[in-house]
Amino acid sequence: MFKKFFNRLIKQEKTEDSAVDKDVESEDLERDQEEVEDIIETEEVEIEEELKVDKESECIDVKNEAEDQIKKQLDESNKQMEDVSLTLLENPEHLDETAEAEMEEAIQVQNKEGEGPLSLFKRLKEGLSKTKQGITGKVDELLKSYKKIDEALFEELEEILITSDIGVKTTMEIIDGLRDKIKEKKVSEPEQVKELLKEALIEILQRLPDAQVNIEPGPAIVLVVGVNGVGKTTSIGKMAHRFKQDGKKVLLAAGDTFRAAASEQLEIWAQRVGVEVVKHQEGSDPAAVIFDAIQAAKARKVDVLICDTAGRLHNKKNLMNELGKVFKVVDREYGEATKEVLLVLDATTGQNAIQQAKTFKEVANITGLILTKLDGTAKGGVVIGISQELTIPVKLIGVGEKMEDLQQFNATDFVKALFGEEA
Ligand SMILES: Nc1nc2c(ncn2[C@@H]2O[C@H](COP(=O)(O)OP(=O)(O)OP(=O)(O)O)[C@@H](O)[C@H]2O)c(=O)[nH]1
Repeated sequence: MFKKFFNRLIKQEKTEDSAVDKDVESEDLERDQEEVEDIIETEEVEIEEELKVDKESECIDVKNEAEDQIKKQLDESNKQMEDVSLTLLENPEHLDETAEAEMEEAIQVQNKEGEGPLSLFKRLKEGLSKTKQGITGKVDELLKSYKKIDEALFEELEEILITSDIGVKTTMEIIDGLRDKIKEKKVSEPEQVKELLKEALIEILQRLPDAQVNIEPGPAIVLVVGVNGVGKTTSIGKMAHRFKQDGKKVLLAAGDTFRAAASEQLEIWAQRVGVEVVKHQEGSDPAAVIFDAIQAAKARKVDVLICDTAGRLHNKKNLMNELGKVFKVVDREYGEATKEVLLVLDATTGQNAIQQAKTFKEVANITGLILTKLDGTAKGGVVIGISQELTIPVKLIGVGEKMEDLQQFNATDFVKALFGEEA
């Protein structure tokens, strides 16, 4: 009995010992677990840190890449701008050296016998239709090569009009109108399309308001803007001649004070035409020249004051600054005058001329266009493209270097000349 009790006691002791052991064991385990957890936590923090650093550097990489791309695009567009500006601008130094020679040459041409309006039209016609690259040559060839009017013909015609600088939007409008007319009039011969095309062009050009240079009621001020070399000075001279012929008292203002010889060139024109010119030193403030010219125009009771302006188009801001100041002076000092702002564009420069017109339209309220050198280009479509895309009427066209070579724009005559027909 005692032995049984003793045995039970020993067993109980053993059980208690093992319980104590177990407690110790579990404490150890807990400690181990805590340690592991600590390690895991530290590693997690480290991994997170690493990930953060990775992400940051990834972000920096992406940012750098994006910045590089933007910079590249900016560089490209700046280069394009520069290219456009370079093609737009005549080299002033070269001009300075050759201006006198050019002027001499121009005067010699002018000294030849004057020509009447019909020969002016002839010159325009010759210019516009002189090569097979002109609209008329291409349209003729196209229509001859088709036996019937189909979709392929329309597509080729569309291409001719677009490549003749008529502009995509206007071309689409012309083609759609042609399709309707062909259906309506039941036209089946490709050759008849030419007549309908002419009608469509005239109709489009006639949509813009009256193309007269607005100088009534007097006094009037005509501000002439445009980049160097497009024919600004020549057009001012020709315009002065025109107005003088109409019995107007004309005064010129040499507002292009930046280009050396620009004032001299204008002065030569003034002498030829027999009008006076207000000029300052080279490099002086153009707005000051215009101010003085306005005072002179008032004092001398001038009917039309024609102002030359600087044609620098380095960037839009410069242009805005230069022209803005001149416009402010005009508005403040000559608010009572009828105002015209004419943009001169060289028709031979095609798409460049459209680009110039867009830039000038953004900085000035252009009221009309003078398209020069139409005697020397087969790309007359630019007249339609510019006037329609910018909704600015073409008021005058230059068809030569002589004093009389400035014509009032007339849509019907122009389209006839474009198609090589008689006026
Ligand atoms: N064939 C032809 N030549 C023209 C016409 N208009 C101007 N020119 C010539 O184009 C050249 C440039 O004309 P300018 O009047 O000097 O041009 P601009 O825009 O005043 O140039 P800057 O004085 O540099 O501002 C000259 O040789 C002119 O004779 C035109 O209608 N037809």
